[in-house]
Amino acid sequence: MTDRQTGLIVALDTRDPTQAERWAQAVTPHASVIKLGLEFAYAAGFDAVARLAAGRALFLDLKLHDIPNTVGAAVGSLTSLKPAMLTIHASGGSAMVAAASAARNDAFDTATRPLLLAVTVLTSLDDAALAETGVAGGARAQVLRLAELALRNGADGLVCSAHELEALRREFGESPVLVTPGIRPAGAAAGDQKRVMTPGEARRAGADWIVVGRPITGADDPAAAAAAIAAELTS
Ligand SMILES: O=C(O)c1cc(=O)[nH]c(=O)n1[C@@H]1O[C@H](COP(=O)(O)O)[C@@H](O)[C@H]1O
Repeated sequence: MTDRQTGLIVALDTRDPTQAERWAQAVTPHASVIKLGLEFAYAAGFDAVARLAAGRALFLDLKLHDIPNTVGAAVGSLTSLKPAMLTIHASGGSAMVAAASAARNDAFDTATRPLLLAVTVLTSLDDAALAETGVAGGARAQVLRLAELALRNGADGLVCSAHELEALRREFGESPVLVTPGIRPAGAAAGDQKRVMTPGEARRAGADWIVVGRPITGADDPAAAAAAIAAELTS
């Protein structure tokens, strides 16, 4: 059991800026960060991302994964959005993570520098699905391997499932920012998520942040759903 403060990030996964704004307002008292990702950015565009992010802390989840030069340049292209957090895929390799980190350090002022988070193994993959990609040995071993690579090359934190949190804390201590999607309140549908845990379990296992989308945005009352999850994080 830790005395860690675990924050709630709400994933506003929609193509519709009006819907995203409605959800953002509903969850504002309970979530300190909103996450906008590929669905929203591709459909609504980056001007809409900027409008929604104004006055809010933004987790810009673009999961960059390309050659180092391209990823570095892409990170440098995101300054006007003033994100608080950015994602890249750790599986892009050491040089790619290092390029992202260098570009983040060069392009952003110290005061507005976003956290660079490296996605390890997607929470939608179980060991069998991961093995299909050629990675044997299971998700936990691969998360630890990619975590070492990412942290050594300048990432501030990791996106992982809550199942790997205790192993990551044992290996890398308290300083990496650990962000866990694949969170489901007890009884909620897992959907396409495979490595899931409840908000309370993730907090106790060492999460700094949990990411929750559909259990909030798909609820009849998103504000109440967010409030219940926030309460579980502090109980
Ligand atoms: O980087 C992420 O945020 C992410 C990584 C990961 O391994 N798994 C994962 O689900 N996510 C994101 O977290 C959110 C989870 O949404 P729900 O499954 O609806 O709660 C989605 O926006 C995903 O894109």
